[in-house]
Amino acid sequence: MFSRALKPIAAVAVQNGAKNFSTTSQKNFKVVVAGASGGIGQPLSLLLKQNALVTHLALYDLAPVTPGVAVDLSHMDTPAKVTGHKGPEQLADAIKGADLVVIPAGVPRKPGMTRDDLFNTNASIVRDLASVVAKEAPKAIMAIITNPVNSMVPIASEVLKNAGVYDPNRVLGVTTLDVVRACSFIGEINGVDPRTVSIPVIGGHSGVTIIPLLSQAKPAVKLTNQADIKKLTERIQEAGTEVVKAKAGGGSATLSMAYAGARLAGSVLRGLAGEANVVECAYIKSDLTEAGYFANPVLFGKNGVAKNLGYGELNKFEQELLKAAIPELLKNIETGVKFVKK
Ligand SMILES: NC(=O)c1ccc[n+]([C@@H]2O[C@H](COP(=O)([O-])OP(=O)(O)OC[C@H]3O[C@@H](n4cnc5c(N)ncnc54)[C@H](O)[C@@H]3O)[C@@H](O)[C@H]2O)c1
Ligand SMILES: O=C(O)C[C@H](O)C(=O)O
Repeated sequence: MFSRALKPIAAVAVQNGAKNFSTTSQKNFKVVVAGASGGIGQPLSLLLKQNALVTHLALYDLAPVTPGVAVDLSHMDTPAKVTGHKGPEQLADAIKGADLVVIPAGVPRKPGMTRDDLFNTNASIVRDLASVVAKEAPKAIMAIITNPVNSMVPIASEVLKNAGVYDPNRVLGVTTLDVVRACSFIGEINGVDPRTVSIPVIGGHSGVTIIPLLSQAKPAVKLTNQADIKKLTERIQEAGTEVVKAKAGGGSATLSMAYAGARLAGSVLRGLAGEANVVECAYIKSDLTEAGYFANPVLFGKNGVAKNLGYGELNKFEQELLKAAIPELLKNIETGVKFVKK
């Protein structure tokens, strides 16, 4: 199970945004946010409106406020043109010609729920969005935030396969928030600026499938006691639930997710624009483990994922974490695939 993993090489070193820009061809991208009026969608759109590589930001949602959100953002003095699209009859227009479609559409958790409890509502939302992407922007990169991410990426992939336009390098599950959280918690422990911390978080995006590779953190985590390492690992795995509980029925992480989503989207665009060494963790089609989809550091390029960088050496504790994650990932993936096939 572990032998096919590649070393993450430069992955971790550039994970937090080190720049190494080369001459590029395209620097003007159309980005769609599907679910743009929600708790994640609005701040994510706010951040994307500030990205110089975005020349058209198309906001899509079912909510009546959506055209208003677009007008609001359009008054910001940054170059991106902003358009608002409300309801399924305006979806094709929103998606047409997109380079990147970021999807936070769907319901969030309430206390006591698992991410899997969202499947029944969110599966058809992602399926329907993917089928319009297949038709209107088959070359677009899809970055899926909607939970459960572990099942939503297989759903989108199956839809694109059925439409004959599937490219595994263009469908991503967004796991950036797990990395952001790990960096933030390690920054606290080490007493350093969290932006100077880098760490791969591999596997998937729910509970035991979230595997922070603390042994590969840079700088090294200042924890020597195995019990403390276990505690930190579990805090990262359950950080989403920490937010859900703290919001007490008001939803799940939105602002930190918007920050993480904007970072992932920015990295995808920098790759599309030809920048070298752009690396982030993402949940993608994978043959590194028995799970057909798996998150770890990937290199972004002009066509989406340019290279799967693998996850390097795992210590004994991390090997056990991986062992616990695989059955859960397999189950989540199968649920997604079956949903489209039924
Ligand atoms: N990947 C991650 O790390 C991560 C982090 C946080 C939240 N999430 C997930 O993101 C999703 C959204 O969370 P939120 O807090 O923004 O929820 P929210 O309820 O605040 O917003 C969701 C938005 O989606 C819209 N929507 C619903 N159906 C739609 C459809 N068919 N087409 C377009 N838009 C549609 C709603 O109108 C709403 O505006 C949830 O599933 C949540 O679990 C994922
Ligand atoms: O925890 C959730 O339900 C939302 C998200 O997946 C998160 O990790 O914050």
